[in-house]
Amino acid sequence: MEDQTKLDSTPSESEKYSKEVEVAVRAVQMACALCQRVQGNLISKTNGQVQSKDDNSPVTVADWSVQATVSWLLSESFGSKNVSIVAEEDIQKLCKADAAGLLATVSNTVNECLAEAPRFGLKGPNISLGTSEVLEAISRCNSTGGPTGRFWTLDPVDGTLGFVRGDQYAVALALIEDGQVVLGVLGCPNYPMRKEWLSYHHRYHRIISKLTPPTSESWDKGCVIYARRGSGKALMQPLLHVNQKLVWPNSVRPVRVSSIDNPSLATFCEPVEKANSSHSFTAGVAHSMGLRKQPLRVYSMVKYAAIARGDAEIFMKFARAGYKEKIWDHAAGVVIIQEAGGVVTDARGRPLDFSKGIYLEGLDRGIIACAGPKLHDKIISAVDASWDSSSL
Ligand SMILES: Nc1ncnc2c1ncn2[C@@H]1O[C@H](COP(=O)(O)OS(=O)(=O)O)[C@@H](OP(=O)(O)O)[C@H]1O
Ligand SMILES: [Mg+2]
Ligand SMILES: [Mg+2]
Ligand SMILES: [Mg+2]
Repeated sequence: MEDQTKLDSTPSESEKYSKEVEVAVRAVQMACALCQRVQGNLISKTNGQVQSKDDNSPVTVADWSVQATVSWLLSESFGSKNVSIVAEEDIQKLCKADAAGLLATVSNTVNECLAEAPRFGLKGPNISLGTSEVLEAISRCNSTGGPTGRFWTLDPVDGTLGFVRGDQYAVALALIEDGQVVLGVLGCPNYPMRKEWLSYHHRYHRIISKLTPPTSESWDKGCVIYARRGSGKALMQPLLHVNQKLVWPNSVRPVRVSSIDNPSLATFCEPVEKANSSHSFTAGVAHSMGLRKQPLRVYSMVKYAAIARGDAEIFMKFARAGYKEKIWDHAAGVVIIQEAGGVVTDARGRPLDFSKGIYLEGLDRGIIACAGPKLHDKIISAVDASWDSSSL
Protein backbone atom coordinates (compact mmCIF):
# COMPACT_ATOMS: atom_id res chain seq x y z
CA MET A 1 0.00 0.00 0.00
CA GLU A 2 2.78 2.35 1.02
CA ASP A 3 4.70 1.45 -2.13
CA GLN A 4 1.67 2.24 -4.28
CA THR A 5 1.45 5.76 -2.80
CA LYS A 6 5.14 6.23 -3.53
CA LEU A 7 4.67 5.12 -7.12
CA ASP A 8 1.75 7.47 -7.64
CA SER A 9 3.58 10.50 -6.36
CA THR A 10 6.76 9.86 -8.34
CA PRO A 11 6.37 10.90 -11.97
CA SER A 12 7.22 8.17 -14.48
CA GLU A 13 10.30 8.72 -16.64
CA SER A 14 8.27 9.95 -19.60
CA GLU A 15 6.31 12.46 -17.51
CA LYS A 16 9.40 13.84 -15.79
CA TYR A 17 9.88 17.54 -16.52
CA SER A 18 6.81 17.56 -18.77
CA LYS A 19 5.60 20.92 -17.45
CA GLU A 20 9.13 22.36 -17.69
CA VAL A 21 9.39 21.18 -21.31
CA GLU A 22 6.05 22.69 -22.27
CA VAL A 23 6.66 26.04 -20.64
CA ALA A 24 10.26 26.30 -21.87
CA VAL A 25 9.39 25.46 -25.48
CA ARG A 26 6.48 27.91 -25.51
CA ALA A 27 8.60 30.65 -23.93
CA VAL A 28 11.34 30.11 -26.52
CA GLN A 29 8.76 30.21 -29.33
CA MET A 30 7.59 33.57 -27.98
CA ALA A 31 11.17 34.80 -27.66
CA CYS A 32 11.82 33.86 -31.31
CA ALA A 33 8.79 35.86 -32.44
CA LEU A 34 10.07 38.82 -30.44
CA CYS A 35 13.54 38.54 -32.01
CA GLN A 36 12.15 38.32 -35.53
CA ARG A 37 10.24 41.54 -35.00
CA VAL A 38 13.27 43.35 -33.56
CA GLN A 39 15.63 41.97 -36.23
CA GLY A 40 13.26 43.18 -38.93
CA ASN A 41 13.34 46.70 -37.45
CA LEU A 42 17.12 46.64 -37.06
CA ILE A 43 17.69 45.73 -40.68
CA SER A 44 15.25 48.29 -42.05
CA LYS A 45 16.56 51.22 -39.99
CA THR A 46 19.52 52.08 -37.83
CA ASN A 47 18.07 53.70 -34.76
CA GLY A 48 20.56 53.10 -32.01
CA GLN A 49 19.15 49.76 -30.97
CA VAL A 50 22.60 48.17 -30.99
CA GLN A 51 24.70 49.07 -27.94
CA SER A 52 28.24 48.09 -27.00
CA LYS A 53 29.05 46.27 -23.75
CA ASP A 54 32.23 46.83 -21.71
CA ASP A 55 34.00 44.07 -23.65
CA ASN A 56 32.89 45.74 -26.91
CA SER A 57 30.46 42.95 -27.74
CA PRO A 58 27.04 44.04 -29.00
CA VAL A 59 23.79 43.98 -27.03
CA THR A 60 20.38 44.94 -28.37
CA VAL A 61 16.80 45.58 -27.38
CA ALA A 62 16.18 41.92 -28.20
CA ASP A 63 18.75 40.59 -25.70
CA TRP A 64 17.19 42.49 -22.77
CA SER A 65 13.61 41.98 -23.94
CA VAL A 66 13.96 38.21 -24.34
CA GLN A 67 15.61 37.93 -20.94
CA ALA A 68 12.76 39.89 -19.32
CA THR A 69 10.08 37.92 -21.17
CA VAL A 70 11.44 34.44 -20.46
CA SER A 71 12.20 35.35 -16.84
CA TRP A 72 8.65 36.66 -16.35
CA LEU A 73 7.07 33.60 -18.01
CA LEU A 74 9.11 31.13 -15.92
CA SER A 75 8.27 32.96 -12.69
CA GLU A 76 4.61 33.11 -13.62
CA SER A 77 4.48 29.39 -14.45
CA PHE A 78 6.51 27.98 -11.56
CA GLY A 79 6.32 30.73 -8.92
CA SER A 80 9.16 33.24 -8.53
CA LYS A 81 10.34 31.55 -5.30
CA ASN A 82 11.01 28.35 -7.22
CA VAL A 83 12.79 29.88 -10.17
CA SER A 84 16.47 30.59 -10.25
CA ILE A 85 18.06 31.75 -13.52
CA VAL A 86 21.64 32.23 -14.70
CA ALA A 87 21.51 34.52 -17.72
CA GLU A 88 23.81 36.69 -19.78
CA GLU A 89 22.41 40.21 -19.48
CA ASP A 90 22.12 42.68 -16.61
CA ILE A 91 20.38 46.05 -16.18
CA GLN A 92 23.39 48.34 -15.71
CA LYS A 93 23.10 50.05 -19.08
CA LEU A 94 19.31 50.24 -18.91
CA CYS A 95 19.43 52.11 -15.59
CA LYS A 96 21.70 54.90 -16.77
CA ALA A 97 20.23 58.40 -16.76
CA ASP A 98 20.37 58.68 -20.55
CA ALA A 99 18.79 55.26 -21.16
CA ALA A 100 15.13 56.15 -20.58
CA GLY A 101 14.32 55.84 -24.28
CA LEU A 102 16.05 52.49 -24.55
CA LEU A 103 14.27 51.20 -21.45
CA ALA A 104 10.93 52.35 -22.86
CA THR A 105 11.65 50.47 -26.10
CA VAL A 106 12.56 47.32 -24.16
CA SER A 107 9.42 47.66 -22.07
CA ASN A 108 7.19 48.05 -25.13
CA THR A 109 8.87 45.10 -26.84
CA VAL A 110 8.31 42.90 -23.77
CA ASN A 111 4.66 43.91 -23.44
CA GLU A 112 3.99 43.45 -27.13
CA CYS A 113 5.39 39.93 -26.86
CA LEU A 114 3.60 39.00 -23.61
CA ALA A 115 0.29 40.17 -25.08
CA GLU A 116 0.63 37.29 -27.56
CA ALA A 117 1.07 34.66 -24.81
CA PRO A 118 -2.37 33.01 -25.31
CA ARG A 119 -1.50 32.19 -28.93
CA PHE A 120 1.37 30.13 -27.51
CA GLY A 121 -0.76 28.48 -24.82
CA LEU A 122 0.63 30.59 -21.97
CA LYS A 123 -0.88 33.24 -19.75
CA GLY A 124 0.27 36.84 -20.12
CA PRO A 125 -0.03 39.64 -17.54
CA ASN A 126 -3.49 41.12 -16.88
CA ILE A 127 -2.11 44.61 -17.32
CA SER A 128 1.06 45.66 -19.13
CA LEU A 129 4.28 45.48 -17.12
CA GLY A 130 5.77 48.77 -15.97
CA THR A 131 9.44 49.56 -16.54
CA SER A 132 10.33 48.63 -12.97
CA GLU A 133 8.74 45.20 -13.39
CA VAL A 134 10.67 44.72 -16.62
CA LEU A 135 13.93 45.68 -14.90
CA GLU A 136 13.05 43.36 -12.03
CA ALA A 137 12.46 40.46 -14.44
CA ILE A 138 15.86 41.01 -16.08
CA SER A 139 17.83 41.47 -12.87
CA ARG A 140 16.19 38.50 -11.17
CA CYS A 141 18.30 36.29 -13.49
CA ASN A 142 21.32 36.74 -11.26
CA SER A 143 21.81 33.21 -10.01
CA THR A 144 25.38 31.97 -10.17
CA GLY A 145 24.56 28.30 -10.66
CA GLY A 146 26.62 25.67 -8.87
CA PRO A 147 26.67 21.96 -8.04
CA THR A 148 23.35 21.49 -6.23
CA GLY A 149 19.70 22.25 -6.76
CA ARG A 150 17.87 23.42 -9.81
CA PHE A 151 18.42 26.46 -12.00
CA TRP A 152 17.68 27.62 -15.51
CA THR A 153 20.31 29.03 -17.79
CA LEU A 154 19.40 31.48 -20.52
CA ASP A 155 21.22 33.10 -23.42
CA PRO A 156 18.48 35.45 -24.62
CA VAL A 157 20.20 36.08 -27.95
CA ASP A 158 23.20 33.92 -28.72
CA GLY A 159 25.23 35.17 -31.67
CA THR A 160 24.18 38.79 -31.19
CA LEU A 161 26.67 39.67 -33.91
CA GLY A 162 24.84 37.41 -36.35
CA PHE A 163 21.56 38.87 -35.14
CA VAL A 164 22.55 42.48 -35.89
CA ARG A 165 23.95 41.41 -39.26
CA GLY A 166 20.60 39.91 -40.26
CA ASP A 167 22.06 36.42 -40.03
CA GLN A 168 21.91 33.32 -37.81
CA TYR A 169 21.31 33.56 -34.04
CA ALA A 170 19.65 31.45 -31.37
CA VAL A 171 17.62 31.70 -28.18
CA ALA A 172 18.95 29.13 -25.70
CA LEU A 173 17.26 27.94 -22.52
CA ALA A 174 18.32 24.98 -20.40
CA LEU A 175 17.43 23.49 -17.04
CA ILE A 176 20.29 22.26 -14.86
CA GLU A 177 19.73 20.01 -11.85
CA ASP A 178 22.50 18.96 -9.49
CA GLY A 179 25.09 20.00 -12.03
CA GLN A 180 23.55 18.12 -14.97
CA VAL A 181 21.71 19.60 -17.92
CA VAL A 182 18.31 17.89 -17.82
CA LEU A 183 16.49 19.89 -20.48
CA GLY A 184 17.62 22.03 -23.41
CA VAL A 185 15.63 24.23 -25.79
CA LEU A 186 17.15 26.02 -28.78
CA GLY A 187 15.19 28.47 -30.90
CA CYS A 188 16.74 29.12 -34.32
CA PRO A 189 14.55 31.70 -36.09
CA ASN A 190 16.60 31.89 -39.32
CA TYR A 191 17.36 28.21 -39.72
CA PRO A 192 17.17 27.91 -43.52
CA MET A 193 15.41 25.36 -45.65
CA ARG A 194 18.63 24.24 -47.32
CA LYS A 195 21.66 23.48 -45.19
CA GLU A 196 23.98 25.17 -47.73
CA TRP A 197 22.33 28.46 -46.79
CA LEU A 198 23.50 28.12 -43.20
CA SER A 199 26.70 29.84 -44.27
CA TYR A 200 24.96 32.41 -46.44
CA HIS A 201 25.96 35.66 -44.81
CA HIS A 202 23.50 38.30 -45.86
CA ARG A 203 25.57 41.42 -45.66
CA TYR A 204 28.69 39.84 -47.11
CA HIS A 205 26.95 38.28 -50.09
CA ARG A 206 24.87 41.32 -50.85
CA ILE A 207 28.07 43.24 -51.45
CA ILE A 208 30.42 40.86 -53.18
CA SER A 209 28.56 37.88 -54.55
CA LYS A 210 26.38 37.20 -57.52
CA LEU A 211 24.81 34.22 -55.73
CA THR A 212 21.03 34.37 -55.75
CA PRO A 213 19.94 35.16 -52.20
CA PRO A 214 17.55 32.73 -50.57
CA THR A 215 14.02 34.10 -50.75
CA SER A 216 12.66 35.16 -47.41
CA GLU A 217 10.33 32.19 -47.49
CA SER A 218 13.18 29.68 -47.66
CA TRP A 219 15.45 31.65 -45.33
CA ASP A 220 13.14 32.33 -42.40
CA LYS A 221 12.12 28.74 -41.90
CA GLY A 222 13.01 28.69 -38.29
CA CYS A 223 12.67 25.91 -35.74
CA VAL A 224 12.71 25.16 -32.05
CA ILE A 225 14.63 22.01 -31.07
CA TYR A 226 14.49 20.52 -27.60
CA ALA A 227 15.53 17.44 -25.65
CA ARG A 228 15.10 15.99 -22.20
CA ARG A 229 18.08 14.16 -20.72
CA GLY A 230 17.76 10.39 -20.94
CA SER A 231 14.80 10.46 -23.34
CA GLY A 232 16.92 9.26 -26.26
CA LYS A 233 15.34 11.75 -28.61
CA ALA A 234 15.56 15.36 -29.70
CA LEU A 235 12.39 16.93 -31.06
CA MET A 236 11.79 19.80 -33.43
CA GLN A 237 8.85 22.03 -34.10
CA PRO A 238 8.55 24.70 -36.77
CA LEU A 239 8.58 28.28 -35.61
CA LEU A 240 5.19 29.74 -35.10
CA HIS A 241 4.41 32.51 -37.56
CA VAL A 242 2.15 35.54 -37.24
CA ASN A 243 -1.52 34.63 -36.78
CA GLN A 244 -0.73 30.94 -36.30
CA LYS A 245 -1.65 29.20 -33.06
CA LEU A 246 0.68 26.66 -31.48
CA VAL A 247 -0.58 23.15 -32.21
CA TRP A 248 1.17 20.64 -30.06
CA PRO A 249 2.19 17.80 -30.40
CA ASN A 250 1.01 17.47 -34.03
CA SER A 251 3.72 19.66 -35.41
CA VAL A 252 6.60 17.90 -33.65
CA ARG A 253 9.10 15.58 -35.31
CA PRO A 254 12.27 13.91 -34.07
CA VAL A 255 15.71 14.90 -35.33
CA ARG A 256 18.78 12.69 -35.44
CA VAL A 257 22.50 13.24 -36.01
CA SER A 258 24.10 12.34 -39.36
CA SER A 259 25.28 8.78 -39.93
CA ILE A 260 28.37 9.92 -41.83
CA ASP A 261 31.53 8.76 -40.12
CA ASN A 262 33.97 9.07 -43.00
CA PRO A 263 35.98 12.29 -42.49
CA SER A 264 36.23 12.97 -46.22
CA LEU A 265 32.43 13.26 -46.39
CA ALA A 266 32.00 15.16 -43.13
CA THR A 267 31.37 18.89 -42.71
CA PHE A 268 32.63 20.82 -39.70
CA CYS A 269 31.13 24.00 -38.26
CA GLU A 270 32.94 26.75 -36.42
CA PRO A 271 32.35 30.34 -35.26
CA VAL A 272 32.35 33.04 -37.93
CA GLU A 273 34.72 35.31 -36.03
CA LYS A 274 38.40 34.38 -35.78
CA ALA A 275 38.46 36.23 -32.47
CA ASN A 276 36.12 33.59 -30.99
CA SER A 277 37.90 30.48 -32.25
CA SER A 278 41.19 29.89 -34.07
CA HIS A 279 40.41 29.20 -37.72
CA SER A 280 44.02 28.29 -38.44
CA PHE A 281 44.14 25.65 -35.69
CA THR A 282 40.89 24.00 -36.84
CA ALA A 283 42.17 24.06 -40.45
CA GLY A 284 45.24 22.11 -39.30
CA VAL A 285 43.13 19.60 -37.35
CA ALA A 286 40.75 19.25 -40.32
CA HIS A 287 43.62 18.60 -42.71
CA SER A 288 45.36 16.05 -40.50
CA MET A 289 42.19 14.00 -39.87
CA GLY A 290 41.14 14.02 -43.51
CA LEU A 291 38.24 16.47 -43.52
CA ARG A 292 37.96 17.72 -47.11
CA LYS A 293 34.97 20.05 -47.14
CA GLN A 294 35.04 23.79 -46.54
CA PRO A 295 34.18 24.73 -42.94
CA LEU A 296 30.61 25.87 -42.35
CA ARG A 297 30.99 29.15 -40.46
CA VAL A 298 27.79 29.94 -38.62
CA TYR A 299 26.98 32.40 -35.85
CA SER A 300 25.61 31.11 -32.55
CA MET A 301 24.36 27.81 -31.18
CA VAL A 302 22.70 27.18 -34.52
CA LYS A 303 25.93 25.15 -34.96
CA TYR A 304 24.69 22.75 -32.26
CA ALA A 305 21.30 22.62 -33.99
CA ALA A 306 22.97 21.82 -37.32
CA ILE A 307 24.75 18.80 -35.78
CA ALA A 308 21.56 17.59 -34.06
CA ARG A 309 19.60 17.87 -37.32
CA GLY A 310 22.26 15.98 -39.27
CA ASP A 311 23.13 18.97 -41.49
CA ALA A 312 26.79 18.88 -40.39
CA GLU A 313 28.89 16.32 -38.54
CA ILE A 314 31.32 18.28 -36.39
CA PHE A 315 31.50 21.49 -34.35
CA MET A 316 34.87 22.67 -33.05
CA LYS A 317 35.64 25.79 -31.02
CA PHE A 318 39.08 26.78 -29.74
CA ALA A 319 38.89 30.12 -27.95
CA ARG A 320 42.04 32.08 -27.17
CA ALA A 321 43.94 31.07 -24.02
CA GLY A 322 42.39 32.66 -20.95
CA TYR A 323 38.85 32.94 -22.35
CA LYS A 324 36.39 31.09 -20.11
CA GLU A 325 33.35 29.59 -21.81
CA LYS A 326 30.01 30.37 -20.14
CA ILE A 327 27.41 27.73 -19.38
CA TRP A 328 24.59 29.54 -21.23
CA ASP A 329 26.55 29.35 -24.50
CA HIS A 330 26.52 25.53 -24.45
CA ALA A 331 24.07 23.88 -22.01
CA ALA A 332 21.04 23.61 -24.33
CA GLY A 333 23.12 22.55 -27.34
CA VAL A 334 24.97 19.83 -25.45
CA VAL A 335 21.91 17.91 -24.21
CA ILE A 336 20.18 18.29 -27.59
CA ILE A 337 23.13 16.78 -29.50
CA GLN A 338 23.57 14.00 -26.94
CA GLU A 339 19.92 12.99 -27.10
CA ALA A 340 20.00 13.20 -30.92
CA GLY A 341 22.75 10.55 -30.81
CA GLY A 342 25.90 12.68 -30.83
CA VAL A 343 28.90 13.19 -28.56
CA VAL A 344 30.04 16.46 -26.92
CA THR A 345 33.20 16.85 -24.83
CA ASP A 346 36.10 19.19 -24.30
CA ALA A 347 39.06 18.71 -26.60
CA ARG A 348 40.58 16.10 -24.29
CA GLY A 349 37.45 14.00 -24.45
CA ARG A 350 36.08 14.94 -21.04
CA PRO A 351 32.44 15.84 -20.41
CA LEU A 352 31.63 19.55 -19.99
CA ASP A 353 31.08 20.43 -16.34
CA PHE A 354 28.00 22.57 -15.71
CA SER A 355 28.30 22.36 -11.92
CA LYS A 356 30.96 24.99 -11.27
CA GLY A 357 29.05 28.26 -11.55
CA ILE A 358 28.66 30.47 -14.58
CA TYR A 359 31.80 29.22 -16.34
CA LEU A 360 32.69 25.81 -17.76
CA GLU A 361 35.60 25.55 -15.32
CA GLY A 362 38.22 22.96 -16.14
CA LEU A 363 37.41 22.96 -19.84
CA ASP A 364 40.52 21.74 -21.59
CA ARG A 365 41.64 23.33 -24.86
CA GLY A 366 38.29 23.64 -26.60
CA ILE A 367 34.91 22.14 -27.40
CA ILE A 368 34.22 19.24 -29.75
CA ALA A 369 30.72 18.12 -30.77
CA CYS A 370 30.34 15.22 -33.18
CA ALA A 371 27.67 13.15 -34.87
CA GLY A 372 29.27 9.96 -33.56
CA PRO A 373 32.11 8.39 -31.57
CA LYS A 374 34.26 7.45 -34.60
CA LEU A 375 34.68 11.02 -35.81
CA HIS A 376 35.02 12.16 -32.22
CA ASP A 377 37.95 9.79 -31.52
CA LYS A 378 39.70 10.96 -34.68
CA ILE A 379 39.39 14.63 -33.75
CA ILE A 380 40.63 14.12 -30.20
CA SER A 381 43.71 12.34 -31.61
CA ALA A 382 44.26 15.03 -34.25
CA VAL A 383 44.02 17.79 -31.62
CA ASP A 384 46.44 15.91 -29.39
CA ALA A 385 48.95 15.53 -32.19
CA SER A 386 48.92 19.19 -33.19
CA TRP A 387 48.41 20.91 -29.83
CA ASP A 388 52.01 21.35 -28.74
CA SER A 389 53.08 22.96 -32.00
CA SER A 390 50.09 25.36 -31.95
CA SER A 391 50.29 28.80 -30.44
CA LEU A 392 47.04 28.31 -28.47
N1 LIG B 1 36.83 36.08 -27.06
C1 LIG B 1 35.88 35.17 -27.15
N2 LIG B 1 36.20 33.89 -27.42
C2 LIG B 1 35.27 32.97 -27.52
N3 LIG B 1 33.97 33.19 -27.37
C3 LIG B 1 33.57 34.43 -27.09
C4 LIG B 1 34.50 35.48 -26.97
N4 LIG B 1 33.81 36.60 -26.70
C5 LIG B 1 32.52 36.27 -26.63
N5 LIG B 1 32.37 34.95 -26.87
C6 LIG B 1 31.13 34.16 -26.84
O1 LIG B 1 30.88 33.59 -28.09
C7 LIG B 1 29.47 33.67 -28.35
C8 LIG B 1 29.28 33.70 -29.83
O2 LIG B 1 29.83 32.52 -30.33
P1 LIG B 1 29.69 32.18 -31.82
O3 LIG B 1 30.05 30.75 -31.99
O4 LIG B 1 28.35 32.61 -32.30
O5 LIG B 1 30.81 33.08 -32.52
S1 LIG B 1 30.71 33.86 -33.88
O6 LIG B 1 29.91 35.05 -33.69
O7 LIG B 1 30.17 32.93 -34.90
O8 LIG B 1 32.11 34.18 -34.21
C9 LIG B 1 29.03 34.92 -27.67
O9 LIG B 1 27.67 34.77 -27.31
P2 LIG B 1 26.66 36.03 -27.38
O10 LIG B 1 27.28 37.13 -26.57
O11 LIG B 1 25.44 35.47 -26.74
O12 LIG B 1 26.48 36.38 -28.82
C10 LIG B 1 29.95 35.00 -26.47
O13 LIG B 1 29.40 34.44 -25.32
MG1 LIG C 1 26.01 33.47 -26.27
MG1 LIG D 1 23.82 36.33 -25.83
MG1 LIG E 1 26.58 38.72 -25.68
